[in-house]
Amino acid sequence: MKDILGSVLREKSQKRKLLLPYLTFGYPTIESFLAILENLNPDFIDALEIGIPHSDPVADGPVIQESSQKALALGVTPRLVFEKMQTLKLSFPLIAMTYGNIVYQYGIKKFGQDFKEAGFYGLIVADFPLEAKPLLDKLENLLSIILLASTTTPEERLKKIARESQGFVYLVSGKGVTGKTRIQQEELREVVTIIKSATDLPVLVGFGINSPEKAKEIASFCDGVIVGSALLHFVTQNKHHKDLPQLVNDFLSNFRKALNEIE
Ligand SMILES: O=P(O)(O)OC[C@@H](O)[C@@H](O)c1c[nH]c2ccccc12
Repeated sequence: MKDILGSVLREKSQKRKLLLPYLTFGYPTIESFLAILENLNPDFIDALEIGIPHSDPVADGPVIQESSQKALALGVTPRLVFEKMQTLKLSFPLIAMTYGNIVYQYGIKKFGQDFKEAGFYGLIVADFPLEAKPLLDKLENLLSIILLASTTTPEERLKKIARESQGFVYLVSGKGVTGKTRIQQEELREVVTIIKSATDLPVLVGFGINSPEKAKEIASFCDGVIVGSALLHFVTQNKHHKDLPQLVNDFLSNFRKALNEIE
């Protein structure tokens, strides 16, 4: 089994804390989304998580749900995501985030082949728990499957998730949907230690990381953070600005600076 994403991120995490922004494909518009991507400064980020919008995004909070609804209304389909992404040349690995039936409807193997070709290295299937991973067997050697763990996951299961995950281990900061801000730091720390006892993949924390300060606090005891809702909220506020791509870089550079302050 080749886990290229895992090797890339493990190596990067030896040099600095990882920053993984999340964006929904086609938000605020298809054109501005692509402009943001093409201008993203790779000095600030280590990979990018791209959401393929779904009409029933059960794991998503209001900010991400709204961005998905808007993107769907603009006619974004998984096929369009593939076609557009295929035309871009980006210097950081992409990770797709979506739901099981999107991958199924596309055809699992075809999804893996197309998205790999378009620059994707990893996949998060938000509604697939550990037990559903065998359903994605056909993706072997195409995309790394990233599994989610959380502070409410029992210890044995955490270790299993850690061993089965590829790319990195996505540690959800607490209960609830994306955008959540109440983080139990003590619990999180313990869970990071448990996960690390079972894998040498990087452990990244997501859900509720909404400021550079919080990113710094959390990343001080794990390998990095995922920032979704806060970034999309920022995009929404500035969606009519003609320098939106530059503003997004400024936003991310503040997170990068904070992360680089960690010893
Ligand atoms: O939005 P937040 O709180 O910054 O959390 C990241 C999250 O949005 C992103 O990783 C994500 C979007 N949708 C998901 C569904 C499942 C797991 C993760 C995600």
